[in-house]
Amino acid sequence: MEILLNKVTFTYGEKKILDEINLSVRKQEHVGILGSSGGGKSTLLKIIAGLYEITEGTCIVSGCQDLDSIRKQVAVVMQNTSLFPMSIRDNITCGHSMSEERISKAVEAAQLESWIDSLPEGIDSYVGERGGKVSGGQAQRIAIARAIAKDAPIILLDEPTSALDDETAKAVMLALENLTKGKTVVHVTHRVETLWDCDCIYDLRGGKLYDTKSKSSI
Ligand SMILES: Nc1ncnc2c1ncn2[C@@H]1O[C@H](COP(=O)(O)OP(=O)(O)OP(=O)(O)O)[C@@H](O)[C@H]1O
Repeated sequence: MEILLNKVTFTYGEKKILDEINLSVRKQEHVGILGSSGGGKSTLLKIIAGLYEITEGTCIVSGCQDLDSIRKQVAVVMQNTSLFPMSIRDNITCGHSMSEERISKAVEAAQLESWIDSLPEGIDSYVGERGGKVSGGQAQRIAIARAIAKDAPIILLDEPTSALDDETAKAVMLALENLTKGKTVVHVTHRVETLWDCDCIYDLRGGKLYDTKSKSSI
């Protein structure tokens, strides 16, 4: 199993958000997790991303249990990406040294090429404070390019298109398809229609995770 959660419980202070969650995800499997707002979807994703220490249970990601090692195995695309006040290039590489070829491939797969080519300073253009000089769709595609360039085996998605209009969401979906191909994916959302390419879908309710068996049963 690439991701294995065994009786994972998580509390913020006194408030129990996740209650003995079990989840197994095989290599290259695409898993969707549906849930209403405030149900703990983002919290669950952050645990799998190695961002939170769990209260009880075990979380094993690519055979690792320590948070630093887990973080190396995953790439995350969230709902609202906050970009660093740096160039597009630095936002993609996050300061890691990478070949030009690797960066160009990520730019192309994230559907950013024609926009970047139209900028006077190209990939070295500054994105502004908190990404203020780029649109929401461009910011999401930069985040996707960052995830592609990282080339982690596990991709974690948290409503990556929900803040975008339909037209922009379509372009971002193409970029997401390129990102997730051949990878292990966990995608959390409250919209079942965004989980069309998942092998299976779970339902997160009242801190518990339920197997929905098939997409048609939702
Ligand atoms: N850092 C935090 N400290 C305390 N409580 C938090 C924190 N982050 C989230 N919560 C609470 O935990 C619960 C679950 O939040 P979470 O963001 O995981 O839900 P979600 O299902 O992703 O919601 P949404 O779809 O609205 O993003 C909510 O009640 C939220 O208010």
